[in-house]
Amino acid sequence: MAGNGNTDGEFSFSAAAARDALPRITTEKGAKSTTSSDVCHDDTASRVNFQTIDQLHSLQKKRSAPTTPLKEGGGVVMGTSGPTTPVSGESMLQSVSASLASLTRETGPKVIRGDPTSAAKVMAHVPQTPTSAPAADVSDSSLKFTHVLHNLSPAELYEQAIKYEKGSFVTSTGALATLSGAKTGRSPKDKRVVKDETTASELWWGKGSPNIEMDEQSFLVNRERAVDYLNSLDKVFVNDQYLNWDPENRIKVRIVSARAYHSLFMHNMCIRPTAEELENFGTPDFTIYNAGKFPCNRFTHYMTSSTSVDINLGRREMVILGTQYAGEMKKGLFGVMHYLMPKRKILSLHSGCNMGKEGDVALFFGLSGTGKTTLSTDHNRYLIGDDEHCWSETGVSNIEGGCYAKCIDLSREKEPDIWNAIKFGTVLENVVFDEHTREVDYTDKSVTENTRAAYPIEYIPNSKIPCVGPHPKNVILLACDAFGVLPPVSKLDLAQTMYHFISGYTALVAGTEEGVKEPRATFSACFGAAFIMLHPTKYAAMLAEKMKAQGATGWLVNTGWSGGSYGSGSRIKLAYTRKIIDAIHSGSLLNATYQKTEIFGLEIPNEVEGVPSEILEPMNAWEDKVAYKDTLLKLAGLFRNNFETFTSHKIGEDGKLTEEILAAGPNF
Ligand SMILES: Nc1ncnc2c1ncn2[C@@H]1O[C@H](COP(=O)(O)OP(=O)(O)OP(=O)(O)O)[C@@H](O)[C@H]1O
Ligand SMILES: O=C([O-])CC(=O)C(=O)O
Ligand SMILES: [Ca+2]
Ligand SMILES: [Mn+2]
Repeated sequence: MAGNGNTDGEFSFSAAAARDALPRITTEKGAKSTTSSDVCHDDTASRVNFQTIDQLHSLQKKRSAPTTPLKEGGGVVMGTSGPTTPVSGESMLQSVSASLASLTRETGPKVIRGDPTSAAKVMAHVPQTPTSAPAADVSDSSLKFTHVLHNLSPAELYEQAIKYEKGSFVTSTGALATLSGAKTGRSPKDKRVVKDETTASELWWGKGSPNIEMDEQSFLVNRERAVDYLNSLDKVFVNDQYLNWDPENRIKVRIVSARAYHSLFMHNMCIRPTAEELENFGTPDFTIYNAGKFPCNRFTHYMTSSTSVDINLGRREMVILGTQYAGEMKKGLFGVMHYLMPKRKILSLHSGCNMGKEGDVALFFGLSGTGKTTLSTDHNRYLIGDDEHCWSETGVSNIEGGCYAKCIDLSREKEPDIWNAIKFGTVLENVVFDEHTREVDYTDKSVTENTRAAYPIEYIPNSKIPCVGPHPKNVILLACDAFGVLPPVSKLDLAQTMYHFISGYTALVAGTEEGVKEPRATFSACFGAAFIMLHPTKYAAMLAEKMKAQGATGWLVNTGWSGGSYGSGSRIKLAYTRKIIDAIHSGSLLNATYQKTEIFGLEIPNEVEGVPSEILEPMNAWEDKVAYKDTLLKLAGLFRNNFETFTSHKIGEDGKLTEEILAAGPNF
């Protein structure tokens, strides 16, 4: 119930009553007055545009063109309702209503913008009971009213978050600091994918696959649980947005969530529709029900904890229960793209992407924390995207509309563009700040190591909008090698590129996945096994074909340790890695002289401008050469073990390439 007078509800004073109660002292127009003209000029009376405090407040918020369609009859339902404009675009209402349907509830929630507490009057205008005879299965739940806050603006979402979500604060630079709750990283062990007749044969299942099966019935149980939870709330947030900047392969997504934090996160991370596009949005291609903190029922079949992230490709739906970590939504949709795009002969990539002034495009593959966001955000190049891309017949396109940067130890000097992007509109997850100044301490890991900023891509000054580009010239594989034995940079032939792409090696940096506290060696096929849906060799074959057709060069860049393993050596300076990347972009590295390393057979340059030559051959940087050799052999063994599962697979049509890839691994 609104306690606000500007909806002219029962408790508001009419303007006339207020005037009558306290008669105004008026000066008649044109009256002779000694004080009115020259000496004491009082101009307040003629400028006043309001007669009550409420009206004054209503002036503060200027009415804007709606981002939500205003259709049906006279358009605005409540012309006098002030700044929160209720809307009733019939088709959208029906579509949202269908999204929120459950066994216990089938009413269409009212779509409004802004804060529901100031729109109480609207409710009275909406018939809430069925016009025909009551259905037999009517329940209290079905009679309950839920406000749908549809595509709110960042400012409105800030207000919602600060008012209703504990742990929401505005930082000194204007970002919205939020807490994601108990989960501060993704929960891959709780991810389930519905195995039905189609997906049983199409998807990658079994050892090494991220797709843990569940059946349709269990999915529906979780779906109903999430939808009932969302309907039990006073309000839910609905985002209608797009994925993929390639207009021919754009996917419409709807995200239903309980928190303004989630809505703002997705506002930033997905592509934002224009008002016109939103008006004609229609039915989404894919819908997420994010019940966040509400757990799954552990007695539901297939559940192993109170968290469950479920994808149903047949129904084009995803359900999230028991985790509020927003990255689940982003990466869940990425998984969906890894299914939908290859069907269209488009390769989906866990990579960053940028473009030089000459139009040369580079892809940056790598697992979490290896430097995709950091290195694709480059002051001298156009940013196409930092994490998820498609490579089609015509070139590359970003899947997302925003970036999701790690913030731990973020510094203005080393990463100025990311630093400056943390401003109004940006969601800052799990950071610690001064309680008074609200200045963020990026070195503080009290909440988690995996602190993150989600901002719209246009917050990076040299972002390329629309986020598309021509075919890549360089394909850079990033590995954060905690063993410290991989060279800072090596040039790969096609077979080596494929070998390392399928291996997907890194030392997982703490925090992005639940339960990982220390870096450790890990292999993740296609540098993103957690997100792929098909067998890794399917993506590898497409990459090989595209790289070959475009004559792209592969590179392996170690953004991890040098001079010793984690603990004894140190992480390669970001400034050096940037110099290496510069040399790749400029083409100068292609013309360097190379030598081949033992065991891995990697081509390493003798010189890179701006990088001390002694670190280019990793052995030189180690004091203990025996320890180096032992560690190198140990890592080679891990590579070999990991690749065993792929040795029986053919990659693409070319039997010769498969042979070459198998031979491109470590030799010892
Ligand atoms: N030599 C280096 N090269 C790249 N990054 C480095 C280097 N040294 C330290 N870093 C730090 O490593 C982190 C790399 O994280 P980044 O956000 O770029 O990862 P990412 O690959 O985008 O991961 P995700 O897929 O999880 O978003 C940053 O915090 C960066 O400052
Ligand atoms: O998904 C996340 O939470 C962060 C991310 O980009 C990744 O892990 O690759
Ligand atoms: Ca990133
Ligand atoms: Mn990522």
